[in-house]
Amino acid sequence: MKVGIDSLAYFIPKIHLPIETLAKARNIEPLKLTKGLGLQKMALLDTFQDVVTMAANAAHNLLKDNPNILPKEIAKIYVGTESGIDNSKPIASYTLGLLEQVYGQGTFRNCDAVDHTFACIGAVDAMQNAIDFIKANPTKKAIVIATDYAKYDLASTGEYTQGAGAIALLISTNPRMIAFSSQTGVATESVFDFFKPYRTLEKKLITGKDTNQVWHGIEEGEITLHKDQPVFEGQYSNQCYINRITEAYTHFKELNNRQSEKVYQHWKAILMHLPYCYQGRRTFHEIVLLENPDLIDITAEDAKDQIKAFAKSEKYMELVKDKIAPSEIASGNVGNIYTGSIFLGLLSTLTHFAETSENIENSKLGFVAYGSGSKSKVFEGEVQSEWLQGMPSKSIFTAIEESEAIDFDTYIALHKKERKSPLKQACNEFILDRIEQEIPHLIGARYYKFIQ
Ligand SMILES: CC(=O)CC(=O)SCCNC(=O)CCNC(=O)[C@H](O)C(C)(C)COP(=O)(O)OP(=O)(O)OC[C@H]1O[C@@H](n2cnc3c(N)ncnc32)[C@H](O)[C@@H]1OP(=O)(O)O
Repeated sequence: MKVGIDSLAYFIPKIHLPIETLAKARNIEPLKLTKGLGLQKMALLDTFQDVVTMAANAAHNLLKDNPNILPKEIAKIYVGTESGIDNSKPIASYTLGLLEQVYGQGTFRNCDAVDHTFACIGAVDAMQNAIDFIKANPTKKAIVIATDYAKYDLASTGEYTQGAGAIALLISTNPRMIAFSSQTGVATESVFDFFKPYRTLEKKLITGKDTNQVWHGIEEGEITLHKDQPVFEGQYSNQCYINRITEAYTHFKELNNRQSEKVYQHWKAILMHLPYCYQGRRTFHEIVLLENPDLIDITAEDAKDQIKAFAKSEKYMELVKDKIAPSEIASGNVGNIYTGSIFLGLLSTLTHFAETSENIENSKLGFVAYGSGSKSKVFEGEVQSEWLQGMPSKSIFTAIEESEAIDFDTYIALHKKERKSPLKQACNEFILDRIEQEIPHLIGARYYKFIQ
């Protein structure tokens, strides 16, 4: 039985900071960001948007593109995120409530809703759990949503890799787009490469405020109580990424009895977690070298230089152009969307092949997922004959073109949550209306509405 992605939709904010504006303000050589890391724009949330509005808008777009699907057919709404806004009420529950504002109260009453969190790989976990469920219940359908706001400290090395967006997938049997069949290679190690610890402080340190009344973005003097931004070590996180993806790739080959094959050569396109545009191309050469040990003498004193030279070689660049570059187009213009990045890469790749009218039916796609903390999963999907019919009605490339640039001061005001008035008018989308601050038993409750 074939199970996988039947349809795919997305939501990205309508504003961005051009990367050259950031480079200038931070005194960074612009070419490092554009040519070295592949960055062009960072998508940013407007004042009325958050991870819930993005999730609900992506799911709503998915349902609008598939008017034949009724809410009662959706058995699961599984969300992957690492930007949770509540330690108890999941984004999936908020999203379900928002969809009911449009489809009617109680229309999703028998739908199971839950969040999955494991840094950037949470949406892959959510998708695989949904696939397992559909295999056991072939007449049902599930919606999987990846929603994240990648926000880093100002002037940190992560600042230029920020971004925001959500991807929604319809999972079913006989999918029109991608069928997943092979076993998944996995590699996990508990490390601290990138994480978001709770930083609730001792009550006695916080004058005049009850720590129970702490929610995102609220600061007391110099003490930040709960930050959206991670604690991370950039170069170490890269090393963890490389270690995990090579281990998971090896495991994938073992599980599928494909040790004698250079598996990646069978992949038409490679979809990797892209925490910034060029992370895939700057790491996948390690897998190529794993498959081609004769290319480098790893016992040589200059082994590191040989690896670096291979990563810049014409031969490797051909592979990048052919198999990885299509996934980078959207990433460079949206930025990191954590759990959604690998699926944004998939959408970018499919949009590219749709625009170039390339026949990719029956092609194999290689998925190389990563989540800090840390886990990688490697698996394969096959493009189905009706894949074009599952694509979003509006091209992601058009949405990127339409996004408006903002200036540096506006970016800073948004980052510090000092800006109160919206930059763009909401239209046909869910917005955050208000966060309750007065009624004691509802403090922190977030209220949303749909704007026509
Ligand atoms: C966070 C997640 O989502 C989970 C993960 O995947 S963890 C793995 C990734 N980690 C992160 O994204 C953490 C946040 N990001 C960071 O800390 C940093 O942005 C980073 C570690 C990703 C990059 O660090 P950095 O110090 O800014 O850049 P650096 O690694 O030196 O690379 C700069 C590149 O630009 C190139 N470059 C520099 N100046 C250049 C110029 N003038 N022209 C062209 N290229 C230039 C450099 O040569 C280098 O490329 P190569 O290594 O391929 O040659």
